[in-house]
Amino acid sequence: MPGSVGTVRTEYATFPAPLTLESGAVLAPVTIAYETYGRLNREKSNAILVCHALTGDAHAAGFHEGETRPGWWDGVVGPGKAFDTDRYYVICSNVIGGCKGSTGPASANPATGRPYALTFPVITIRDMVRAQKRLIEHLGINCLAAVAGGSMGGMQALQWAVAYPEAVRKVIAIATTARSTAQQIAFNEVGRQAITTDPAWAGGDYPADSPPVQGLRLARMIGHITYLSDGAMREKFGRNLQDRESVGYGFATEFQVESYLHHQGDTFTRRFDPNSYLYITRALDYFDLAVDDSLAAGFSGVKASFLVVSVSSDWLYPPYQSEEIVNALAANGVDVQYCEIRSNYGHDAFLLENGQLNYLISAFLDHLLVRDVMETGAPTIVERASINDAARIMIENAVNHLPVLAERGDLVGIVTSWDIAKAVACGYGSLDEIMSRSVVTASPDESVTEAARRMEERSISALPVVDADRRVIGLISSDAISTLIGRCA
Ligand SMILES: CC(=O)SCCNC(=O)CCNC(=O)[C@H](O)C(C)(C)COP(=O)(O)OP(=O)(O)OC[C@H]1O[C@@H](n2cnc3c(N)ncnc32)[C@H](O)[C@@H]1OP(=O)(O)O
Ligand SMILES: N[C@@H](CCO)C(=O)O
Repeated sequence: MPGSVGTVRTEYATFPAPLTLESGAVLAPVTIAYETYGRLNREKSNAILVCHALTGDAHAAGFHEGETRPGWWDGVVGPGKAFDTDRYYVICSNVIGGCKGSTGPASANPATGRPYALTFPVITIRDMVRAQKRLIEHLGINCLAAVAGGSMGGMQALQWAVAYPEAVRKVIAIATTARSTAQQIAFNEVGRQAITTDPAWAGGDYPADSPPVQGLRLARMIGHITYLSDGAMREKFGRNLQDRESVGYGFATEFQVESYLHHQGDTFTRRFDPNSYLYITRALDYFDLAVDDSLAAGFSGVKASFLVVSVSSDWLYPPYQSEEIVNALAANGVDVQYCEIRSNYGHDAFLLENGQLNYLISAFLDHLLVRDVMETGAPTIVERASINDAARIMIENAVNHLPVLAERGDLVGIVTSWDIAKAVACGYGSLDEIMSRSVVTASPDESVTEAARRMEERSISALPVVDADRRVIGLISSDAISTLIGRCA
């Protein structure tokens, strides 16, 4: 039965080293607010980063002490859910430029002791991801099992695959784009104008207790319309009137939809900083993964597998933009799956369609390839080495299997700790006498289930993973498979 991660709290990591931004500006120190759910395994191979959208925060799942509303992606993060915290260590952090604990325009500028306000440097999606990379390293993780997100979260996930191809195995990008369009920039600009033309904005130097609420409220009302579909609005409100029987022939709030938008705008002003809204929407505008106007070129170095999901009624990030991502990835021969979910909710469906999302995401995450779980950098030994050398390497590296390589580097055999014991007992003198020459191997692109079946059939606890030239690129062990596939709880 899917459950909740329970009570959680936000943590903070501060990095004193300067972060050089895409603009060339430098930010220091950088604090990142984050939450984690589940347990990091011994191999540190089960970490998934989930990235929030425009106005989200680090609180993706569970409940903060004393609160009744769960985190923003609680429907898909938790025990038994798509981001199954019985199996994965899920991390969510607030973006830099935000206002939920990470360094942003409302943070104190160390040079003045006053809020940065507009002296805060302009940040990009790439900068947000660079800051997240620091956090991931700080948590001791070299490679993420997956990065996922919707809307701006999806942009960060794509950016991760491009900026750090070796550090992410799977990407889940929902209701998003690889480059902002004129229409998206246009809506962002209207929101920013609403804020900056509010006299209370004061050039960005408003007091913390007197922000430009009217401008921010209006920005959110405009934004919120774009997060819903025409059908969703019709279904929710139709032409219904709010607390009245007939129209009043005036400009008071008469329709339910007006009242709803006012409510959404008002609620937002209690949880968001207007300057952060300016900075983050600017980061959205600048987002463009194309190189020389080619998205295929932009994705040329990626190594991850992708799940791209669009929403049928999303007119802000329409499905054609997801298809562009899919085509650009396919042009690079990248493993990519695409699905358009049927939903009337509009763009915000990525926060609401838990049934479809749980199904799609779990199927994608469960499909593990050998490359997802293999251990790289495992020790090997050359054919002409001695049995003593083999025993020493095994003890020093705490391993029971040593692939044996020819001078050319290709795999010619395997020696196990059992073979060493046999050599001692029977007095064998050379590696050649004890190693197995017919080695059962795995391919990086076969499914883990296949490799595991072969290991079970042959009673073997580890297989060397070889490329087309029989060069050893890793080792897959039954321990690693059971840690990742088996439930830890
Ligand atoms: C994505 C991230 O990374 S995090 C950021 C995501 N979070 C947000 O965007 C928060 C604001 N957005 C929303 O609330 C979004 O609509 C959703 C998608 C998250 C929630 O959608 P739904 O569950 O369908 O909620 P809905 O849009 O109907 O809004 C419900 C609210 O409107 C209020 N409301 C409904 N009808 C009316 C009305 N006629 N007049 C006034 N208020 C109304 C409800 O009372 C409720 O208020 P509350 O949220 O203060 O309790
Ligand atoms: N409603 C969400 C999605 C915006 O893309 C948010 O406010 O972050």
